[in-house]
Amino acid sequence: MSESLDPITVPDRTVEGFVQEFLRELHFGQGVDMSRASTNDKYLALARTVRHHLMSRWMQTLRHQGQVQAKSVAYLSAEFLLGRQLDNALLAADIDGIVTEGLTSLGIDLDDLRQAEQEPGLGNGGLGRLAACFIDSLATLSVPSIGYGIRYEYGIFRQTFVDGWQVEQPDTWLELGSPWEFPHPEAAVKVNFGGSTETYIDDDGNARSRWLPGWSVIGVPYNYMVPGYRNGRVNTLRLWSARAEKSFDLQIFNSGDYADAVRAQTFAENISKVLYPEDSTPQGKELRLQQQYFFVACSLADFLDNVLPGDFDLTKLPDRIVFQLNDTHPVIAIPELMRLLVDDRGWSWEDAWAVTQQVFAYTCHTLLPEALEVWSVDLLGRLLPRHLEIIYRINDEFLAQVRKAYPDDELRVRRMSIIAEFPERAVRMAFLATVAGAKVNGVAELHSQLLRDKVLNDFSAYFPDKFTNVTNGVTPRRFVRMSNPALSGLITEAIGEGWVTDLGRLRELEPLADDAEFRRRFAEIKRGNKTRLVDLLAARDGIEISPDAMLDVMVKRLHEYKRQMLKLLHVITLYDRVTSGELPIDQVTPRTFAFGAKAAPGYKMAKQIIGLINAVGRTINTDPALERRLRVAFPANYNVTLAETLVPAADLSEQISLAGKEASGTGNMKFALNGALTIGTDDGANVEIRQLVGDDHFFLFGLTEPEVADIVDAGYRPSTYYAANPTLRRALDHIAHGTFSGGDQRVFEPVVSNLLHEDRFLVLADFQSYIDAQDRVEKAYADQDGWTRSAVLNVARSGFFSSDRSIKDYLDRIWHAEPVAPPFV
Ligand SMILES: [N-]=[N+]=N[C@]1([C@H](N)O)O[C@H](CO)[C@@H](O)[C@H](O)[C@H]1O
Repeated sequence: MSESLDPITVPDRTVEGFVQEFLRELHFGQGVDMSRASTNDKYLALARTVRHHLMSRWMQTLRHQGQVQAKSVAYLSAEFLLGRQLDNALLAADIDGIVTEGLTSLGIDLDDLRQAEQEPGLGNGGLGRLAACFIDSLATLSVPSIGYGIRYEYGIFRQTFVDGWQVEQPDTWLELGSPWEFPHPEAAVKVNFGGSTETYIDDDGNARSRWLPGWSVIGVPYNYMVPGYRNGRVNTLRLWSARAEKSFDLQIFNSGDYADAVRAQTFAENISKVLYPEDSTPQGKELRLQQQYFFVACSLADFLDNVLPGDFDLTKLPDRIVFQLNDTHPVIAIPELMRLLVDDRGWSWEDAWAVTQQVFAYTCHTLLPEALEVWSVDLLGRLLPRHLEIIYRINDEFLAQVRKAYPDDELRVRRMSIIAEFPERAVRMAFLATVAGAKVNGVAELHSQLLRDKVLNDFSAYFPDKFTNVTNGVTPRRFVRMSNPALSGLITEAIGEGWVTDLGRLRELEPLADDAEFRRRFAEIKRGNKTRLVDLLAARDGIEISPDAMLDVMVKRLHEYKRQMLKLLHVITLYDRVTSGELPIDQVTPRTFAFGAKAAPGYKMAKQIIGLINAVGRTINTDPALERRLRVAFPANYNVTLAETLVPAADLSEQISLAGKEASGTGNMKFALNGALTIGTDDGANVEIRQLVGDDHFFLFGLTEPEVADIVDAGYRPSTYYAANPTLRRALDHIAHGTFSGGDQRVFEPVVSNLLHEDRFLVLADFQSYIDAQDRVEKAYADQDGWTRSAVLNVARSGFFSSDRSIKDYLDRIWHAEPVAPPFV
């Protein structure tokens, strides 16, 4: 059927039009009428109605893309931490006004329906959320692009606290329906695993190798709309779900072995069953490698077979696509493309390698050696024998070149080999990505420098032009416009609404920092956001805090390098100062310490620290001597949705990782953009935040990365800091002596002894500098108007941290692709 016969209708953008559409969806979509509709029925009907307003743009974007065949970006990521979709769709479609009015006319509160949406927690933390911000910016900048990932049946676990201890519950996000996805079983892809390889002579007499797979599964794509901000473009996010080729074996069933009849299905489904809940601590499990290869194989096959026109000349692939590898998780795509070109399409190795080297780019997100994935050759050889062969050949040819460049330097050759020999023979995925990728980037200036100087220094010496930096960013649509409507209103009133897609324009707010009335309204909005948080925490978690206290926030995954323990030692020090009588309670600045943090279920120390934070919180929150001036709030299950209320309410943003450990951080950017001041080390993107907002508006403390390196090289002995600093000693002794555990000295002993005897992330070494910085915070906060002025300047000077700017940097430095004007506006 020709396109002209398939006119794409755009729904009527009026209140009446919306109400009609909504009721139609309720009746014909949900099969209920208003009198019997549940909140979930109404939410699902609303979601589908809102989809209609984006559908025509989506289809025209796809058509247009098919016509222009412009160079595109495929963002390969094992994680996409999308957050709730409803409000983002309302914002992008610019219909939040008519929807609110329409629902009100039906006696429905939009906020009730908002709460019905389950957040798709398809990611662990920063890396997953960055991917979500990036696809939002790609669409808003009108860049032809597609996100490829995994549709986990269960996302990041739901965190609950039992007696203060983390207990994980499965994330049943699909349970009540998933209105934002479109399954396309007809575009399913078969993915092979296992088996062996064999060599043979092809028709031209060349010796070739081919894969004889052992088993296979089917990948079913689920498409999600990725709407640009009111620009007519809707890109696609394609998430793959695994199922068995033969989901049910009737013969086996008829033989009475019912369980066996569905064994294949259960086995296959496991591949996309659940997200691995580790952030920066990969476990190297076989199922994880199956997941990585599964979505990569589906995505490459989909792009080459379904997205590209049938007659596309693949030697021109570099002009048509760049596959951005989000960390090492999708790096198996490199040997997969070689296999598709050499084995399936009969190309020569040289021609295939020439193309492969141009179409991949790799983003590294960490500095922790243990976070750089390696796969044992045993496991790879068993699961993907042909890919291992291809990796061996890539490595052999690479090392031959290295030997040419550095004759008689076998140590360097061994250091640079993609195959590690120790502690076991394993493939270093970051090295494979660096050898094959056209570009390698870090995610903040300091991080990229440390990649060049330390983590990948041999490679930056060998490939000097390959290394670059793209500092992370966050989407201003979700993290300012949507989650902080009051501040957005004030900004738009002051400088117009262009900032939503051109965040650098926040600079125009700078003069208003000196405008008392503007400051008054800014402070009023911050207090309003605090009140919103107070109400949410009371309803959601039964936590009581005051909107009049300073809100000091530390929300991020629980990891020792992020140093939640340093924050806790400050809380305990304040507690000790008051309870010891050193500091009269009425001289204490009312402060709420808000924490949000999930620990990987297998990360014992992280779970201990969560237990300790809750124990300290319980003691402080129930101690009458503190007169509720100090409060600890640790709502469970920190996620994107909670962040959307927490971040706009914050006064102080805790970014206190050990210098040289946090690649970038992105929470730090969200807080600065919402008018919180940062207390932080010179680590990751903190350095660039401080440089832009100014030293007067940032509380810097702690050792720098070079100082850390010197102390560690010289041999760090944490106990000497304990011995030398009575304040530190008192704080640690409180934990050791059971102040927060009813006198039980064993329960948190591992935390204390780790700090005293190992303290890998120099908590004790940075303690005093941190406490001094916190005293500066207290003094600064006493001058509320001065604080507000700094907060305004933080907002005005943080426009750089838009993910739109990051994407422009990727386009200029790595992708060499252009935005394409949307098909229609
Ligand atoms: N994996 N990983 N890496 C991280 C985060 N943990 O997800 O990626 C984030 C996104 O690049 C960074 O901001 C953060 O510093 C880094 O630790």
